[in-house]
Amino acid sequence: MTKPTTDDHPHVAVLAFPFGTHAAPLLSITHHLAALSPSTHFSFFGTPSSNSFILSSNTNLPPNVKPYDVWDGTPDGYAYTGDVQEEMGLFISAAHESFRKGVDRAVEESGRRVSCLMSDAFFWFGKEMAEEIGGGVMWVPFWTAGPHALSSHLYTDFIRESFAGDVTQREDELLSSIPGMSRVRVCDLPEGVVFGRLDSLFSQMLHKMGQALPKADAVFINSFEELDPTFTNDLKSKLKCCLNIGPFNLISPPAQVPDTYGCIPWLDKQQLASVAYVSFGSATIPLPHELVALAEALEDRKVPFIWSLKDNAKVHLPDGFLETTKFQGIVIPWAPQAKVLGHKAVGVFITHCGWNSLLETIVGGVPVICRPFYGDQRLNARMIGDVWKIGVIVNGGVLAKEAMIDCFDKILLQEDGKQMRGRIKSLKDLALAATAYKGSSSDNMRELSRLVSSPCK
Ligand SMILES: O=c1ccn([C@@H]2O[C@H](COP(=O)(O)OP(=O)(O)O[C@H]3O[C@H](CO)[C@@H](O)[C@H](O)[C@H]3O)[C@@H](O)[C@H]2O)c(=O)[nH]1
Repeated sequence: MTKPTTDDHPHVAVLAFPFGTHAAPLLSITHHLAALSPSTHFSFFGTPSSNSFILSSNTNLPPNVKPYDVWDGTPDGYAYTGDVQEEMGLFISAAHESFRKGVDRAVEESGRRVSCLMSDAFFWFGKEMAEEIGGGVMWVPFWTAGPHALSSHLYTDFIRESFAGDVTQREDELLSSIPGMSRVRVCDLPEGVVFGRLDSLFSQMLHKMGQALPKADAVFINSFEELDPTFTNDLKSKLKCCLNIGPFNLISPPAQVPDTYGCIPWLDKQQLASVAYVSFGSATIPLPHELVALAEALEDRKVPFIWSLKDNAKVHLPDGFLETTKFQGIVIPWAPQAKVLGHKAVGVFITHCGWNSLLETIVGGVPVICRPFYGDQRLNARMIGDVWKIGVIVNGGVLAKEAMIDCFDKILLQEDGKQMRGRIKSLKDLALAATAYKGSSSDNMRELSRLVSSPCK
């Protein structure tokens, strides 16, 4: 049981999802909100491994943010094998209990009862947990991906009813009846909405999340209203309060990733908009034959490149590739991505279309080649290729040499690339306006700060 206290100063319990790029943006937002409201106390809960990763580059947290490790759901003596699906399953099953214990500890230590639960939107039990704690605690979830992906989860029951039966026969049908989705096909949806294993723990979590979010006091998103007003208006009609506060990397840049491998000085020596930057996010490595196809296409077209690739995947590159291209490009395990994409020498980004990468490329003004893998990534790719028209989706869904060469030519050499750069510049201008002092995202951030820092009722 949470001990009631007499101290009515606000205390925000922040619950992070410890996989993929979820916890890092939530910590950045916590940091920003804590600086805006020094009298509010923030307890940040994550698993030991996630916390140690994100805290290593966030060493200057304000004094009103205190991190706490919570149980990751693994049984005693569990042998970690790197099977993320299994670890995620164990974590999800234990999450409610783990966080509840963590919150009780933070209340005990700080002497402040919790006034607000600010959680990753994945935690469908947020409202229930707020009610368990009692005293009018607010639940304010954070959706880390884009508004269209959120929409697909809010409309899951409707989509399931509309596409009941053998969905494989209908995967090219458009989702025209959902606001903003007229260019989106059934096959672009995240797994677990209408295809894939609907009974998996992860799919069930997302389904319950879609049903729970309309009950949240407010939902905030790392996006900006002007990116797609149709989604903005529709989400506002479905949620009690929907606050777009991004692109967050413009409002409060995340902790700087050090330029350990000298990417920026290397880029300084390259020609304007000539370099390909390759990264598939924090967790995905394409299949070996795709890595080979991409390497051969880069070499064939002599495109200068920076490739963020984990050391253990380098063995899949073609024999001699690293040696023959040592003056053409660099292959490194981790890049200061946002900075790289902001450099004028970068002309194209080959990406899995994770939401953070997408926002960073808009801010950098760099057109993309999309090779989506799972979750929201196909949806993001569809928006990029067919709606915003700021990039191309790889033909057939996998990296192939000739198709990659065509994409490089189109973006780096032809008129198409110029037009994409023009369109991405317009989006960047909208993002800059949204995050300017009087812009929509700045207003929403002030509203979020006011909300989470409200005293206990
Ligand atoms: O060498 C690198 C590679 C990546 N990054 C950073 O890592 C983040 C990657 O984030 P994202 O593009 O969102 O990809 P994932 O890590 O794969 O993110 C997960 O979480 C996202 C937000 O919910 C979803 O959109 C994705 O589909 C999901 O895979 C970005 O901020 C990058 O700047 C670096 O700094 N250096």
